[in-house]
Amino acid sequence: MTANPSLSELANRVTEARDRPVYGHDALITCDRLVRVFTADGVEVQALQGLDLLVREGELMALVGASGSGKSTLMNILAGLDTPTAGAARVAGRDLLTMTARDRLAYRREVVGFVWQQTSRNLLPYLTAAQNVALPLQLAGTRKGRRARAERALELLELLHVADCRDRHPRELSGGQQQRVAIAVALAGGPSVLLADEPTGELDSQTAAQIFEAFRTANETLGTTIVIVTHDQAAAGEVRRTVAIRDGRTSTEVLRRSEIDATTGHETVVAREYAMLDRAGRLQLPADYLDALDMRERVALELEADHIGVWPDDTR
Ligand SMILES: Nc1ncnc2c1ncn2[C@@H]1O[C@H](COP(=O)(O)OP(=O)(O)OP(=O)(O)O)[C@@H](O)[C@H]1O
Repeated sequence: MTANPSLSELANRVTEARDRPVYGHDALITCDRLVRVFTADGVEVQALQGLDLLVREGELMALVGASGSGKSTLMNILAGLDTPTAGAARVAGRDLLTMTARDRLAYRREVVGFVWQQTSRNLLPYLTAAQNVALPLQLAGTRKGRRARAERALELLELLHVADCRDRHPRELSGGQQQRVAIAVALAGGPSVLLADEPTGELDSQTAAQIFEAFRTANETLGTTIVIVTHDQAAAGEVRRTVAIRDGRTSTEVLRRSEIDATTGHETVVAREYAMLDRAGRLQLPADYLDALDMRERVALELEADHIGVWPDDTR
């Protein structure tokens, strides 16, 4: 790039910028500088402070973050239960800011499914497991006939290994069984996206691993895109991509991929942490890195051929 570009260079840049695909054009979920401000007792809380997030179709990913970092706020917006103060949010081509009340209702029925932490919020206590799964099918009206709905409900319960629970009421099921039935309920309407907010919060670690297995099965068999909020670091390790939220913004992400040793044939999962670079070029450096080098207020940058060096301020 030259310091004093000519007129034709400037014109070229404008053309390039115009032809560049818009942010998130190929993503199923796009959050673009998402802001949510709450006002409680005259005090403003900025729960989301310009959050950027892209989730591709068919992904199974986790969101992690400290208490109060904005995870539930984001999930409620993606679920169509809350609206952002500013920014843009699109899911499966629907604009979550401009939807009418009617579109919002259709969105919640057809595009997203949810699994919440409290099992009581997921299942109706007076219906059996099979009836709970058949209900969204009945409401959506896509499967005509009680028998077709009952068959689909049973298929989903079988997929999640809880077919034996079909005639039991939620109170007769263990916490893990309840959550697997809840996943079947959330999948019943054939949503593009399944959102789960702390689905393993009330379960022991072994049962939590089974629930993650159920999410993986749903993702691989039905191709549903799944976003899971979790506090559980071990559970977060069960997915290929974990995005961390800090102070209402996405800060880092861990990507895991399998590597197969050419000689032994053993498969190992290699995890690498990346910092998120927002659209303005802003980077959040991990707090422990900053502490280790006592970096505050400003840093020196150096552009090298294949990396950028970040150095402590040498003028202090
Ligand atoms: N309805 C509300 N009114 C006022 N403040 C709110 C409201 N909902 C959330 N907040 C505030 O917004 C911030 C983010 O909350 P949020 O529930 O999204 O965090 P979280 O990361 O899900 O936390 P946790 O892991 O504890 O559930 C917090 O400071 C919270 O107090």
